This record gives sequence, structure tokens and C-alpha cells, in this order.
Amino acid sequence: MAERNSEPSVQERAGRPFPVSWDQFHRDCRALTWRLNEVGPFQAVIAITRGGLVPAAIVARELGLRVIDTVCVASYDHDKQGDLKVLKGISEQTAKLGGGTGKGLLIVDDLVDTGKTGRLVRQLLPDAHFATVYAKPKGRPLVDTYITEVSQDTWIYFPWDTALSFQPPIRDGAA
Ligand SMILES: O=P(O)(O)OC[C@H]1O[C@H](OP(=O)(O)OP(=O)(O)O)[C@H](O)[C@@H]1O
Ligand SMILES: O=c1[nH]c(=O)c2nc[nH]c2[nH]1
Ligand SMILES: [Mg+2]
Repeated sequence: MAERNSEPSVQERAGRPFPVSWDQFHRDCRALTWRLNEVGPFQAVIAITRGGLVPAAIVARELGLRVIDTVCVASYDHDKQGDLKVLKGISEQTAKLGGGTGKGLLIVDDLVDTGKTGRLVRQLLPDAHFATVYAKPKGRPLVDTYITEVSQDTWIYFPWDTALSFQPPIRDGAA
């Protein structure tokens, strides 16, 4: 849509790049699990797709959990935020584990930004524990446990969305 293309994207508004390597992400997920280990036990992990799948796998491994479900949502088309769509909810079996309200369930996502996604999932499972690896200020109040806060004008580049590339020297104007 031409109208949408003329507006600055969320990423363009978020001026500061924050690239995260696989190593860093793994370390941050392990740090998150240390905190979650104090809060549990949990019956199951629910990943908010797609970004939550990677931290959910790491957290589930560290907590010894083997029941993993998904809430499939879509809101950003790359870096443009559109209407939030729930493409799939949790299974009946997982819902039963959480007594219908999500008690004892652990929801995992890679980050909260505006909090739109988190708010929706919290409405579906109000008693679940919601954990993210990164949090921006607008979304932070929705999260029960997170590891690193970044400013609202930061754009996080996850390792599954990026590849190594040449960077000009800082002296020549690199960010
Ligand atoms: O707090 P919000 O402003 O809602 O933004 C956070 C959400 O945005 C990203 O997902 P996205 O919708 O881009 O889908 P993806 O996980 O499939 O990349 C991210 O993984 C979070 O789920
Ligand atoms: O890769 C991403 N980085 C971000 O900072 C972000 N915020 C919302 N959605 C996002 N996706
Ligand atoms: Mg996501």
C-alpha cells in the first residue's frame, strides 16, 4: 500500500540498532532461565511464534520441560506493524493443564516492544507467567520476567533475521 510505504517504519523510528549474535542470545536465554527457575515450576511452555520459538526451545531444555505449545500471531510485516491476528491458539490439552486461565504455564517471546502482542496473549491466558528475553519500556509492564531492557528507539536485530556483512569503519560514519 502506497500510503503505508510513505510512513516511516517502526524500524526507521527506532534509530539505534542493537544486533544480537547467536552466542549472546543463548547466554541471555540461559540468564532468563536462571530467573524462571526461581519462579516455577511450570507445566508447559507456550511460545509466541515465530520469535518466541527460539528462546522457548532453550528455556524448555534448561527447565527440563517437554510440553511445548504455540500461540501463533502475526503483527509485523518485517518492520511495519499491522493489525494483530491470532492464527492459532493453544491446544485443548495445554489449556486443561493451565486450568483454563494459564495457571502454571510459561509464555515465552523474544521481546516486548509496544506490548500489543503481549497484551493479547495475556488476555488469552491471564494467570500464565509471561517471560521475554528483551523488553522496551512501553511493553515492559506486561512482562513478569525479562533479562535486558533496551530503549524504545532501539531496534533489536535477531540472529535468525541477519547475516554477517561488511561495516564501514566508525570514522567513516558507521553507526
Ligand atoms: O510488543 P509488540 O509491539 O507487539 O512487538 C513484539 C512482537 O513483535 C515481534 O513479532 P512479529 O509480530 O514481528 O512476528 P515474528 O515473531 O513472527 O517475527 C516479536 O517477536 C514480538 O512477538
Ligand atoms: O526484530 C525485531 N526487532 C525489534 O526490535 C522489534 N520490535 C517489534 N518487533 C521487532 N522485531
Ligand atoms: Mg513475535
